[in-house]
Amino acid sequence: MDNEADVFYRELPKVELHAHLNGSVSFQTIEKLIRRKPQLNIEHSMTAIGKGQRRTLDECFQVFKVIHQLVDSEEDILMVAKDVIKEFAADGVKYLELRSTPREEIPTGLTKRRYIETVIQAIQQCKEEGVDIDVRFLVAIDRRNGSQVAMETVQLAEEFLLSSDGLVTGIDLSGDPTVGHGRDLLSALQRAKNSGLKLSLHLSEVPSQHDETDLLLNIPPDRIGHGTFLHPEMGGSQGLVDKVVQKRIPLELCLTSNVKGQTVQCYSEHHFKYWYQMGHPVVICTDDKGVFATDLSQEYKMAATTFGLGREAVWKLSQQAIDYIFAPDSVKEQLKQKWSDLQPQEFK
Ligand SMILES: CC(C)=CCNc1ncnc2c1ncn2[C@@H]1O[C@H](COP(=O)(O)O)[C@@H](O)[C@H]1O
Ligand SMILES: [Zn+2]
Repeated sequence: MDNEADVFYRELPKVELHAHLNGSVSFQTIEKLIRRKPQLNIEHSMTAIGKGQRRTLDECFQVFKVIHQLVDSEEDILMVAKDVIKEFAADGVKYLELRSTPREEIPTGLTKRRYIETVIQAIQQCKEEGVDIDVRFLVAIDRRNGSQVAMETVQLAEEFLLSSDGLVTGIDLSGDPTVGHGRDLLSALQRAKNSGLKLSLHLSEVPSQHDETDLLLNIPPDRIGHGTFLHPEMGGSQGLVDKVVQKRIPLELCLTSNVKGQTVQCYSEHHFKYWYQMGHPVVICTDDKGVFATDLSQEYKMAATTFGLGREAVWKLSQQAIDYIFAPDSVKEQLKQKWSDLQPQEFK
């Protein structure tokens, strides 16, 4: 049975800005995929990390490989994207930016272009079905694939920026942070920025990325994913923090992901506290709600209980996220109106 607190967090209108499509696949959808592909012998325990469990970063990235085997055709992507969008909507998310790495799968005839088109189709179908959520798409660059693929991905994203009726808004840089170096991706990212694509970059997700982060902050990105090791106490530096603060670059923070992936010791030591206390823009996000067995309501509740935020502060946190979305100002205005209509009298 849901208690009153859970209802508050679910009904709280929310903005989700950091969600990887294939990391967001729910238990129910994984079951459907396993039934479609019994020959793969994949069990559910291979695709999600349950309560209290932790994995090394490397083990977490193995999980994505398993999910990619299950999601390898247009049909799969359409189903997965529609299910994920509807699940976010059911969790009270009113605006969602989904990100995903376009993949070619020769056995099923999937191309990178069709991959993007299929995600767009899923967004459009949800809209036609009246699902109460505004969804946009960020095309992801997997850092492991190097400079040429990064450049091709940006070119593809540029085409869709012009042809997708505002649905493709930007680029995400993600993938195993221990592989590759941002200097090889700099020109692709700079080109994306110059073409009007917004940039959300995973930065300082692990220690030892100081110089890469310093370099990529010069672009500058429009938002930062994680930023776990930016500040000096975490092996970053005051110089990095100053750059982020001066440019006022919002941070997308994913508490459960960081704890289960073991880049953060425990919830109370999460860097949410550092940036929130500074008054720097932060947005609570899920990262991979399927893999980490969470949802955005739980993430808000966890942040609130761990750091002692009252309901008014939680409301403000979800409302402020509207300012950091990649969609145009007209969409921000619509969302602000929606929040204002839903706002409890006592917070007005
Ligand atoms: C391992 C761990 C703690 C994960 C959370 N942190 C992450 N850091 C970097 N890239 C990620 C993370 N989670 C998901 N991704 C990216 O998203 C992909 C899965 O979604 P998609 O296929 O792009 O639709 C992964 O293959 C990876 O490239
Ligand atoms: Zn991420």
